[in-house]
Amino acid sequence: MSVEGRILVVDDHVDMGLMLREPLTDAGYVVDLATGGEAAIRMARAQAYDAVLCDLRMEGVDGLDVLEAVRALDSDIPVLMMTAFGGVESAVEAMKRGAYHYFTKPFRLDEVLLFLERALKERRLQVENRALRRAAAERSGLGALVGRSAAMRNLYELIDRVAYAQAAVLLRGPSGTGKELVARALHFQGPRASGPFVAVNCTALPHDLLESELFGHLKGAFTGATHARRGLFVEADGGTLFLDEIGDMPLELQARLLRVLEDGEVRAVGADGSRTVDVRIVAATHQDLDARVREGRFRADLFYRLNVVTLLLPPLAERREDIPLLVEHFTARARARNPRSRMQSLSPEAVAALATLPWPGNVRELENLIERLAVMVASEVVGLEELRPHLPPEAPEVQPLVMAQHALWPLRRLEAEYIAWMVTRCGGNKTRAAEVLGIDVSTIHRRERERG
Ligand SMILES: Nc1ncnc2c1ncn2[C@@H]1O[C@H](COP(=O)(O)OP(=O)(O)OP(=O)(O)O)[C@@H](O)[C@H]1O
Repeated sequence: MSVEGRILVVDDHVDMGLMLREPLTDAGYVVDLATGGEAAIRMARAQAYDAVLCDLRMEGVDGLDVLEAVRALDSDIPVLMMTAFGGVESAVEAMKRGAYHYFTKPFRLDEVLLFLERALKERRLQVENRALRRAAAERSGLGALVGRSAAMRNLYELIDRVAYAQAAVLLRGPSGTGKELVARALHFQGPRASGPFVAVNCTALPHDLLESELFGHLKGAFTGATHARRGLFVEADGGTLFLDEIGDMPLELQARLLRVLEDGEVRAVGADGSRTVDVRIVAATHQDLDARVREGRFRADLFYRLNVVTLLLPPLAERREDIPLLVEHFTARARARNPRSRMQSLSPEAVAALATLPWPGNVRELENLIERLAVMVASEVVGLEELRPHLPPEAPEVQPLVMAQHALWPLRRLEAEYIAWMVTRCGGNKTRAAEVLGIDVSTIHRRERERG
């Protein structure tokens, strides 16, 4: 009996793929065919596969390239190679680079089925293991990401896929969207969970200090270096180094970072020799790194190296449906931190009002607001009237009438009404209304159509 799974079969000869498809489908697998390595990599990026069966020798992007790309996405995906007679050397190379098994052509189908089934069973165990680790990480309060919107669910799935890979990860998204939390989740859900998680903000230190902070220095390496320092790369050995605001890293340090990523070796300031470290890099930025590359302020080679796996964190205004859940989460947290607070919850009207604000500071801004309410408000249930004085000054005025009368409307309807009200308030100028609300003008058009 076979284990169910979705398999990607890669061969630049269509007939070979077709020949494999039937028996694999009969055995209960869902099979996708890719003709050539390039198509395979594109498909693996777009769709999660449970296993990949790949020809080794292909024109252009070959089997080893596919292996590398798939393992960069998720190092647990078993990749089984097929090689022509005489291609054993490259098959051995593939095994060294993490292939699960190789078959020499002509191979027996029952052999392929047997190994595939075994690989998938092992993968299923690994997936279960990850789920256990995630549950443990959440219990310990680490990586506790809140949100059930489609955007967040997509993010969780990507975190799951990427946590086990070795490749560097780039987190992109505006300030306060949870990039550090995601970096922690990647660490604590992956195989490095028992190793160190070290975070550094690249803007927090002047250039030379950042250099010795990251790479370490010998005693006397420069004036004032009265003690040797190991540096954060060495401290993060066996774990993850989170480089926040990587866009602001000085060019000279970017070159050094690239070298560490390429050969896994760091050299302390003032040292002759280097030492090997095993560190996974997770970098984050709220800036447009492509633009910084164009301006010559960020190295293109480092960008490509970091950009292999990129996770995009959506602004809070694009996942407003998570706001009620976040309010609940932060209320519980604020209460725990402020035991004397009387606040128990926010009224539905207050939550509905929060769900319509633009939130330029994203989740952090919402979290700070709830914390402020916990300290300042004296009642158990915070209503609209108590909320209003604490809203950020740039926030558009909340229209209490609409909110109070229609608090039982679905959030989407409420949002549409609020948008319509804001458009009127901006004299019919939708671009301006979109700006004030912190949303795209196309969202206004969409909501208008929905509202009819
Ligand atoms: N999805 C989420 N669930 C729960 N808390 C969140 C979530 N996203 C962000 N937070 C909280 O919001 C605050 C800001 O998050 P974090 O520091 O991870 O953001 P960031 O994107 O790294 O910001 P910056 O770019 O300014 O460094 C943190 O206190 C974090 O706990």
